[in-house]
Amino acid sequence: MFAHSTDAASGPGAGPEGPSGPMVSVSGLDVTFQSKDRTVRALSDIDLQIETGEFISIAGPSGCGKSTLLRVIAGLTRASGGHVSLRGTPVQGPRRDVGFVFQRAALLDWRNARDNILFQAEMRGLPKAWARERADELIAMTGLTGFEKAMPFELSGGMQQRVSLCRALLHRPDVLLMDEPFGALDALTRETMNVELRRLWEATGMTVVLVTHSVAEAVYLASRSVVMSPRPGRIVEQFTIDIPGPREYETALEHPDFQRTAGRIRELLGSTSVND
Ligand SMILES: Nc1ncnc2c1ncn2[C@@H]1O[C@H](COP(=O)(O)OP(=O)(O)OP(=O)(O)O)[C@@H](O)[C@H]1O
Repeated sequence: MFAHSTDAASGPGAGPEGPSGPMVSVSGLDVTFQSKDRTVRALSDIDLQIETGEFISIAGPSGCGKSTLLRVIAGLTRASGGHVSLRGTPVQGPRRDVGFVFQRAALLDWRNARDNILFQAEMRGLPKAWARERADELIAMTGLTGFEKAMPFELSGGMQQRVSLCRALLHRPDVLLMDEPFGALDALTRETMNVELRRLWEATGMTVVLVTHSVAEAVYLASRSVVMSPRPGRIVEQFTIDIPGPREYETALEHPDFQRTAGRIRELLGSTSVND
């Protein structure tokens, strides 16, 4: 289980105090993919301001551009129009100040859990001693203690995602971007991971943007939930989720705000492509 730790968002790699503006600013964003025989307009006129410490969930029909939005924020996909900035600086290429967790953990088969986490430090040329200390801190926070030397094939799907989360957080990114991170897990493990991620966020106050197909996950985890239209994706509605923390899973799901918001999101999505 993810342990509480108040210093996880601070320390040697953390940025200065906090930006004066939003942590992430997206305005008038358009993304069109052009290939030889096809033009796909993925995103249209997206405006989204994300403050430091917010937990934003993004829900929307399949193919509406959710992953594209995350990739543009990370600088992995170029905007066709509009502006995106992170901590006040324009995103013009891959950003080092984000952490990314994908649906598949994508661990290196030949490295144990700890060495997979440390791979992030090697890629970035971070000081070895600092990285080892940080990795151990994250291993403890995510309940991986005792599994440091386990190889990926020896880890359950949930544990592999914990390793992937540790790897994404190693360099103390300003923003954690998560693209359907629990989509491949069974329902029970997914619920456990939800509870643990929520605790981690409550303890650290990190800024998170999570793409999910699960309405329950979108509402339980987030402080604000963004709903997108079918492609080209636009933001159709946003919900501030006022269920107070710490959120116990069952209590939160029965909370009138949860039920109201989840019901409205389901209505907006109006689609069987949403898991729950
Ligand atoms: N690199 C690319 N080149 C061409 N088209 C792309 C590229 N990346 C995404 N697309 C197209 O852009 C649209 C949006 O894709 P994206 O993966 O962002 O949607 P999504 O909402 O994350 O989908 P899903 O929920 O199914 O994962 C899709 O039609 C997809 O085919």
